[in-house]
This record gives sequence, C-alpha cells and structure tokens, in this order.
Amino acid sequence: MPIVEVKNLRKSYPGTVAVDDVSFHVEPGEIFGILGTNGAGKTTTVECLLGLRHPDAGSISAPAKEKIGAQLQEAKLPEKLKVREALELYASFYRQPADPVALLDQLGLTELAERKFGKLSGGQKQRVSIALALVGDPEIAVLDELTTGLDPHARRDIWKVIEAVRERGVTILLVSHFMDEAQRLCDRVAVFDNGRVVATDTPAGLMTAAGTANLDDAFVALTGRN
Ligand SMILES: Nc1ncnc2c1ncn2[C@@H]1O[C@H](COP(=O)(O)OP(=O)(O)OP(=O)(O)O)[C@@H](O)[C@H]1O
Repeated sequence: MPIVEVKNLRKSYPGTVAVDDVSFHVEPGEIFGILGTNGAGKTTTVECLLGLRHPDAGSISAPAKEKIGAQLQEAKLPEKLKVREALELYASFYRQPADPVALLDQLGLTELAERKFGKLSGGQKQRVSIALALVGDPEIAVLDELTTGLDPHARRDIWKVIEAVRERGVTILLVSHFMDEAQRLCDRVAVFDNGRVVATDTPAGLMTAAGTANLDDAFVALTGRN
C-alpha cells in the first residue's frame, strides 16, 4: 500500500497553471525525489500534500497532518535559542513527540545540542531543521531544497543526516533541483517540468532509458533543455 498517492492533481494561480494532471505514489520507507527546474510546480505540489493549498482538481491520499514532518526551505528560529531548547519547544507541540536528545544523537547532531541557533553555519542550521521536522515522530518527512547555497562538505553532511532519517524507517519526500543529490539518495524520483510529471522511475531506470551516465544528463534529456 502506498503511503502517499497523488492522482490527477491540478492547481492554478491567476494566469498560471502551476500543477497540471500530476500523479505519483510513494511507498513506505522510500526516499522519493520530487525533481524539477525552478517553477516546475514542486513546491505547489508539496503544499497541496501538506494541506496548505487546496487543489483545483484531483485527489491526494497521505497520512494525517500530524504524521507529516515538514522542513520548508529556510529555517528561522530565535537567535539565542539553543538547539536542544528548540527541539524541546517543538516537541511540546505534539502528543507523542520523539525524545529530542535521542533524536539529536541518532542524527549525529549531539555536538550541536548546546549551541545557540544564531551561531550555527548555514549547513548546521539545515541539519537542525531536519531534526525539527522529525520531532513529532512523523511517518513522512518532507525536505524541501535542503542543500541550496551550501558548500560540498556541508551538502554531504546533510546527506548523512538524510540517510540516518531513512534508518529510522521514516519515508522521505525530497524536493530538489540537484540531480547529483537525487541520484545518490533517492530510491525513485518524479521529474517535474512545467507543471507536469514527465517521468517517474529509479534514477538508474531514468539513466538507462535516456542512455546517459548520470541523472543530470537524463534530466536534461527529459526536460528538453540544455
Ligand atoms: N502564490 C503564487 N501566486 C502566483 N503564482 C505562483 C504562486 N506560487 C507559485 N506560482 C507559480 O506557479 C508555478 C510553479 O511554482 P512552484 O513554486 O510550485 O515551483 P517549484 O518547482 O517549487 O519552483 P522552485 O524550485 O523555484 O521553488 C511558477 O510558475 C510560479 O511562478
């Protein structure tokens, strides 16, 4: 049974069809990539999934809102709050939260626990934001554009955290426009272009179909741009 099923989703804004007849499903425990160029409709799709936007048409079946942990782009927290305190604060919003200290440990973030949020680097903030998305002990984590603006080392540190999240058995929806990241982390991906899904497959399957050696080239072949 899929944990998420999106069927024939459509969402327009005045003058723009942002998402047009989008269908895909996500299996429990997988890292599913929502890939696409800027403006392809990724964020709109995820916002519909999270119940933040109302679709014009189509259906979405997904776990209840409190079982979805979302990390949406830039994390903002009071500068003086310590990482552990931030997690404890978020944990207090849930009936059955994860234990913040154990969560930091499992994600390899114990060294950041007593640091003030305002003193963290961009990559460290992003790692903490993943922990914040998991503090409600969700079935699915939605991680949106996590590594934008980070250096290659910081990106790899984030990837390690994402792999640790998978080890917890949490299904991950990874929104990205980085193909190297998707190739490395995702079990399957949906490629969005101009509001539509143009392919859904494993990264290896897409590369084979496109006759390319990496997902970046397969993506360019699929989206018809270079
Ligand atoms: N609130 C809004 N009002 C009007 N148009 C919008 C709104 N949000 C998004 N759009 C438009 O809808 C289309 C899809 O945008 P969306 O943000 O879903 O794409 P995206 O794939 O997430 O892009 P990015 O990678 O740049 O975040 C774009 O053409 C965008 O300009």
